[in-house]
Order: sequence, then C-alpha cells, then structure tokens
Amino acid sequence: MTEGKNIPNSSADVPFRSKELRKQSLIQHTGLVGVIDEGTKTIGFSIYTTPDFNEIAAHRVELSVISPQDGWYEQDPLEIMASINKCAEEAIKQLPEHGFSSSDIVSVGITNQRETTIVWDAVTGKPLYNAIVWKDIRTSSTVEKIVAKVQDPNHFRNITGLPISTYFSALKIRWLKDNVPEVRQAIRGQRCKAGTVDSWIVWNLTNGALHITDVTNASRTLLMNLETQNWDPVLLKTFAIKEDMLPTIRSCSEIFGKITSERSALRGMTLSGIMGNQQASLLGQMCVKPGQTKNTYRSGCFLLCNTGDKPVFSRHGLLTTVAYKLGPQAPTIYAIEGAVSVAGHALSWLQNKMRILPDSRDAEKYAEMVPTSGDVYFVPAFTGLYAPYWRQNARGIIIGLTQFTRKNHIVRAALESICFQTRDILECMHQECGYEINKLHADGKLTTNNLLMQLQADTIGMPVFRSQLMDSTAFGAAMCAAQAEGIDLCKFEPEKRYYENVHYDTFLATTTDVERKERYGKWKRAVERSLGWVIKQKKTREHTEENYRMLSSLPASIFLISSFAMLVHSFAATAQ
Ligand SMILES: Nc1ncnc2c1ncn2[C@@H]1O[C@H](COP(=O)(O)OP(=O)(O)O)[C@@H](O)[C@H]1O
Ligand SMILES: O=P(O)(O)OC[C@H](O)CO
Repeated sequence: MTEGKNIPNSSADVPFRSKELRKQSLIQHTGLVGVIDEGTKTIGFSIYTTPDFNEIAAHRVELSVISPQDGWYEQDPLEIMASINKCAEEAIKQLPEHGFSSSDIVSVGITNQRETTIVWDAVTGKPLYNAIVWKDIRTSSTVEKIVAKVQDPNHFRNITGLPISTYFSALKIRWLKDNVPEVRQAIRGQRCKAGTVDSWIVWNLTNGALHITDVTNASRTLLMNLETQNWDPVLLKTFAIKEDMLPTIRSCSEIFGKITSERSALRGMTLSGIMGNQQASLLGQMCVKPGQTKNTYRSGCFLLCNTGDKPVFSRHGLLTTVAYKLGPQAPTIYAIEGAVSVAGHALSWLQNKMRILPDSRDAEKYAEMVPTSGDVYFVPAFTGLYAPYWRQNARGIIIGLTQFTRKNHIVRAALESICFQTRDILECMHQECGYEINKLHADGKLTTNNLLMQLQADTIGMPVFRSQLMDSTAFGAAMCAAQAEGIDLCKFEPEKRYYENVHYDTFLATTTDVERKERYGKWKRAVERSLGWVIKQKKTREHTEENYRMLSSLPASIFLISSFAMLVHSFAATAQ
C-alpha cells in the first residue's frame, strides 16, 4: 500500500483528446470506426480515426427509465433504437468539419449495458415487453425459490461463474415467460427471440438477418457455460428456456455482417465488434495483463481484474466473467468482477428524491465544504447489496447522525460510500486472485469529481489513475471492432502506444494505515446494520400474473396513467 502526497494532475492541460493533437498527428489514417455505446442512462455514437483512435465526432442522448413500482426498472426497446439512430445521424453530420464523410467509416462496434433483457417477435420485429434492466429486482422471489430448491446460491457458479441472482438475464427471461401472455404465445408459435441489448440492436440494424451476441454479454446471462462458451443444457432446463429463443454466441471481434436497416445512417457499414460495456472499458483502460484492474464510476461501479486465459472462481462472491475474445480463433481472456449497484445513483437520489443537492455534479463542491463526513456513514443498499455481500435483504441506511450533521456531511458520506464499496471489492479480488493489486485505473463520468478520486486513493491506500479519456468504454469497443480480421484497421498491440493521446491523472493516498483501518472498520459496522432489513418480500398486487393480465387488457392510455399514478405515488412517498 502506497502513501504519499497528492499529485492531482499530470497532464491537466489536455482535458480530453485535444483537437491540436489531432491536427499535429502525422499518422496516416486507415479509416474510421464508429461505436454505438448503449449505456443504462446514456446512449451515444462516437467516431474514431484509426490507427491513432482519436474521437473526432460524437453525439449522446439520455435514455428514459420506466419504474412502474419499487425495484422495477424498464426501458423502451424502441426508444433505444430511435436514440441509436439519432446519435449516429448527428455524429455523422460532424464528419465534414474534420475532412471526413460517412463513407470513411469502415467498421462499427457495439458496446452495451449488460444483462438487461429484451424479448421480441421474430415475425413482426416488435418488442413483446419493455427491456428489463439489470438492476431490476422483480425476480427476487423466484431467486429465493430456486435457491431453496438447489440449497445453494452458488449452485451454478462452477458452470457460469455467477451466483443465482436477480441481476442476470436468465431470471428476467423466465419472468417474462411466466408473466407476459404475449411472450408465452410467441414462444408457442416459435417466433419469440430473446437477448441482451446487443442482440436487439444487431437484429434491428440487420433487419432480422442476425440473432447473435458476443461471449462477454453471453457470460452475463447465467445460461452460458464458461468452459464451452455455449448455452448450457442444464441451465436451459433449470430456467425452462428453449435454446431457439437465444442468440448464437460469437467472439467479440469478427465480421458479423452488414448493417441493412433503412432507418440507420450506418446502412451499408460492417459490424465487427460487440462487447459488454464493462469489459470494453477494461480493454479501453489497457488492462490486458493478469492483475490489471479498473473501476468504472457511473450510476453503479464495475471493477474488473484481468485474470488471463484461466477463469478464477470466486469463494467470496465475485463474478467470473469473460473479459474478451478478440476473434473466433483468439484465446478467451477472463476477468473477475465486482459490481457496486449504487454509486453515482446515490448522488442522483440526493438530488432528485432528497433534494439536498441541486445537481449530482455539485457533489464535489458540497462535500468540500466540510473537512470530513462528521462520522456519518451512508450505505446505499437501495436494492440490496451486490459483491461481496450478495444480500437482497439489505436496505439503505444513513447512520451516525447528530444535531450537528449537515447536508454536506451526507453528500460527503455518499461519496465515501462509493470508495468503501470499491475497497470491499478490491480486498476480495486480492484474496481471490492473489495478485498484488497496487493501483486502480478509473474512468466513467463520476471521475470528473476530483474529491471522489482523492477519497478513493485515501480509502484504498494505493494510487488511482484517472483516464482523461472519460469514455474508455467506447474506446475499448472501437479497438475491438477495428482489429477484426478482414477489417484490419489496426493491430491490437497495447505495448505500442498508438494510443499515446491517452493521458492519466494520478491521485496518491494521503492517509495512514491506522486511519484507513479505523474508518473502514466503521464502514463494515454500518454495512452490518443494513443487512437483513427486508424480512419477507412483499407480494404486491402488481407482482401477480392475474394483475398483469388485467393491466395489459386495459387500453394503453389507462395503463400509462395507472403507471404514472404509481410513479407519482412513489415520488410523493419519498418526498415526505
Ligand atoms: N460530474 C459529475 N459529478 C458527479 N456525479 C456525476 C457527474 N456526472 C454524472 N454523475 C453521476 O453519474 C451517474 C450517471 O453516469 P452515466 O455514465 O451518465 O450513467 P450510466 O451509468 O447510467 O450509464 C449519475 O448517477 C450521476 O449522479
Ligand atoms: O450502463 P452502465 O454503465 O450503467 O453499465 C451497466 C452494466 O453493464 C450492468 O452490468
């Protein structure tokens, strides 16, 4: 564990890849690569030059979330496609000012929020329900039932690398099958297709010609066998899912096919990369050697540690996942992952629900107004806790309040909660892999918060390297798409710094071992108190199939109004 003085900015004058650098570049460009970056909150399309990977054009839009009841998160699959088309169109419009046109785009890659599940009708191409988002916990009772039956939440861990949890796609597909009559009907008629968001995007962009996914996304479904990298018959049987509903599993980087959708400005271009967004940012952060670790700070946090060509199976609740497979014949590289379900989302909550922050971007300013959190600890277990606790029955707490507590202390405690949760996972990774993790690569929107980065270094006692390429995700996906055989826009050689425009800011720890131990001990005590709060999952009216049938038989407007009323009700309840 390193200690030292804070060196905030090593290259602060270059906030992100500068236009000047691009102009001076002597590199002979080999073509452009476009990336669809479909995140939970934001959808974007970015265009990079190759082989130097400068982002020369981008457009991003926010994606709405539908939350019909507590713990349910849905998104509109049609809005996802419309947003992708909009972003591609707008980004392409920016090309002429850089001396390029859309015909220079040689290849397109996709990177997406993982686990989120969509089912659609293969004949009409229409979604049969909203996308069920990864953090949705409507399947809690099914998880409980399955775990009770197999007697162990880790029953499938040696096959999939994952515990049985609401997080993964298998549970969501099963729920859709059990609760949505249209889905059952489509299954009976053999017209039901299911997949993660990448599959939905590819299906739409190719007018239904391709139903595929890549091995990183497939490894998050709880249906893929990590060894064979095929859908596993035992798991398909357990969740009663037919293989013909599921996409074909491919590598992350190969020529998949042409974009044919007349709605897309990308029509005629070649699709050659697909990666789950957290794996893409691992690649984008150049964490290509065993032991190299990154954390992406967004609504949630996702820490991945590269474990090389052998999967490491966790004993402490981390996930084993495919990191990347850069071609059909390329070796499969694995990672061990810990996810923090509520990171930036805690700030959004303070902003939108508690209204003690005007904007989550003000968190730094507010937290800096107090020297410490005043011994306040905030465990944002809104939907339970993920790794290493895996406790669905935990709920959020703010503890240590006194008459002197101000909102600034709570904001600071929210930032610290992100750091403590990160430390929880790093400690586990160290125990699981035995690697001496001695630095942390950081990216994601939240990393613009300097105080958060400093608190992170202070909490873990090791340097934090913040990528100035805030979007390592899209960057990783661009490299993946650009190096596909037959495209050959670049060779993936992380040692050769084609990517020399990637700058890092370094934050060094300023705390002592004793201070860190004391504060972390208190965090652990706070977590203890948050566990087991939910005694029994309440079966609300809306959970029942009968009620779903009733709602779906109502005219859409009434359904919308009733959903809106529920939403208003929940807002009102939280505002009180
Ligand atoms: N400048 C910022 N400072 C602090 N928090 C931020 C900042 N920008 C975004 N956030 C937080 O990051 C989260 C959104 O990150 P984003 O990358 O857009 O979303 P997602 O992870 O959902 O795709 C929000 O929860 C917000 O609170
Ligand atoms: O879109 P993000 O950044 O919230 O990422 C979501 C993850 O892929 C879920 O596992």
